[in-house]
Amino acid sequence: MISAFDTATIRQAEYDLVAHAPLDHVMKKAAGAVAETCAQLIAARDLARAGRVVALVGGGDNGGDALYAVAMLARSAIECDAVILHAEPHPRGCQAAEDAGVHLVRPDLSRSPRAVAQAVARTVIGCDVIIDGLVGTGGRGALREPFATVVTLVRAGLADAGDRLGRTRRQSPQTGHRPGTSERSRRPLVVAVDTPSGLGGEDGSVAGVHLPADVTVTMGALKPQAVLPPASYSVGQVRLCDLGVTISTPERARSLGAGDVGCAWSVPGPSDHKYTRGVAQVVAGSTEYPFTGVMCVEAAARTGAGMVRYSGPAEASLAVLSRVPEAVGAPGRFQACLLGPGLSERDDARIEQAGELMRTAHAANLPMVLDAGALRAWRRLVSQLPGGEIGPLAVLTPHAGEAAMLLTHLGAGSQRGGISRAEVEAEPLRWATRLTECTGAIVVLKGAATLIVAPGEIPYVQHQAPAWAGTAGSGDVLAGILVAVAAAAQAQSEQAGAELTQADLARRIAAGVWVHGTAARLAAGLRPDRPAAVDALSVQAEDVEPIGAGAPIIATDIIAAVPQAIRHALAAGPLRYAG
Ligand SMILES: NC(=O)C1=CN([C@@H]2O[C@H](COP(=O)(O)OP(=O)(O)OC[C@H]3O[C@@H](n4cnc5c(N)ncnc54)[C@H](OP(=O)(O)O)[C@@H]3O)[C@@H](O)[C@H]2O)[C@@H](O)CC1
Ligand SMILES: Nc1ncnc2c1ncn2[C@@H]1O[C@H](COP(=O)(O)OP(=O)(O)O)[C@@H](O)[C@H]1O
Ligand SMILES: [K+]
Repeated sequence: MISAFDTATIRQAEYDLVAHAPLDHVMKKAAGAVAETCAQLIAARDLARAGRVVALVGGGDNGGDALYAVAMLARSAIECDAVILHAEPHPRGCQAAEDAGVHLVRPDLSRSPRAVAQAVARTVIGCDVIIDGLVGTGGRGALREPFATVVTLVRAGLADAGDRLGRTRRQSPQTGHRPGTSERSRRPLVVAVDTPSGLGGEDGSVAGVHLPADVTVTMGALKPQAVLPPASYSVGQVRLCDLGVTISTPERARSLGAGDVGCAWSVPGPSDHKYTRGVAQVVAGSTEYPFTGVMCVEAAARTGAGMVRYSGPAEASLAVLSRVPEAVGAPGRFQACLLGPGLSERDDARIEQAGELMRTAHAANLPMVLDAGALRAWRRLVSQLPGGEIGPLAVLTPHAGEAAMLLTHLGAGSQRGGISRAEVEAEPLRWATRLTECTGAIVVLKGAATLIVAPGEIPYVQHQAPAWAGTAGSGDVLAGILVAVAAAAQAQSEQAGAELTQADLARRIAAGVWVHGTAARLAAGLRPDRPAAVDALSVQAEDVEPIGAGAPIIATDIIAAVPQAIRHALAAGPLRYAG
């Protein structure tokens, strides 16, 4: 499990640590992790020369970390510059850097932000690694000048370098030259100290310009921006430098890893049979989208449901049964239902069928997954329930556009005209939380990072899916996985004679989201574990996964890889024995 905590909590824990340690002892440890990371990245470039690092240094301890880091690197024969962008940089860090032979560049800070930024850009040209030590946890609000212009210019320079690299690659067929690993990674890499400068929002929101990192070396514990979108899209690979701080307050957000999923997953034992493994009922597909049901049903079956029942129009049923003959068309008992993928609001018969199943599930306190068409038909469906309440075991799976539509419909925003998709994308945690408060349901807000939020619970955020997973039908596959997970959870609770709680269901749903993302990774040819936050000193440079790694996939590829993803989770989970 990866846990992120509020920045103020982490800062307090660090202060307590620093207060009982020798002067700059903790800072040198943090700097050591940054230096180690830079050295690894340079080593991976396979250069004939020693490599060059440029530190961008602000006025606080974040700049102090960067200064000590370049001092360490310079002592191991790496060429280092430190650009001092504050009138009062960390004095002992500066001294250490100077003593180690770091070249201190001091732009005239009385000049215009552009002039200062140009001085920075000149220093950065041709370097291998940029250390971002402008602002860390002491940052307040959007970046001020000259940092904002410096960051803008450095970003533009990095983009240019990327373009030049692209041109070199395109030329290679004529020259017969194939760029090697070192050449492909010629663009300077950005290593953020603690957090990319400019990313301060505790809820993952991003205000103003920031410097995206390839690697973020974070101190003590993960800050919210390391895991919460959209900030988390700019942190690159996160490496945790364990300073030995202890934090006893609840996390801000959590991410399940393979081992957690293995623990949360229901596995059949000798006394199990199809009914105890969970029966999933799927209402999906319409004459407009006859094949949607195929995705949901096959995904649910491959996820391990004991049985999948399917209801849909005749042509859709035929499509489902010819692809998944194991599916059962007859109605009957179920432990969880999925309503909505490919459901047309104009299909009154199907909406009526969904409403009937919803009433059955609601009366029996069974989990139900509401996706796509069921979210669009919210008013018609939910108004039929006693008190108009969907209940705690409902799981809503909107993407940002559907969440905006639902929030607007529920009157959740303060502005006239409702909530837009862009607003949800800018502050997904805020709006997922709002949606969960308005409905009392578990909300799965889908995106590159998918949030799983339940009222009063610590949110889960799962980052496994590669961008290749954003393909038509991928959400239908997810819905199928989730209904199987929910059915298994309910069946297990029934066996144990206990009520399935919302918190337990939310955790299992997060596990289902992990399986979907991991199956997409496997289908795209990526290794199952996305390089994630780990011990700063044990990670290899090649673990940095570039954007666009892997290959295109289609939704059915994800379904095919589901068993392999589950196998991976179970192998990382506990060994289970009978008795
Ligand atoms: N504490 C510890 O025990 C440990 C801390 N450690 C490290 O220290 C970091 C925290 O250091 P910190 O508290 O000095 O704050 P920091 O992030 O350097 O920022 C302050 C500077 O930024 C400036 N500034 C602020 N907002 C700004 C803006 N919007 N735009 C522009 N500038 C802005 C602000 O300027 P001022 O407002 O004062 O003029 C001031 O100069 C932490 O992230 C970690 O790296 C580790 O070594 C482990 C032990
Ligand atoms: N950029 C991305 N990176 C990773 N996963 C993505 C990305 N974009 C979309 N996804 C995932 O793809 C799925 C798309 O679901 P949805 O929008 O409902 O598509 P559909 O309705 O076509 O099935 C979701 O699980 C979402 O999390
Ligand atoms: K920083």
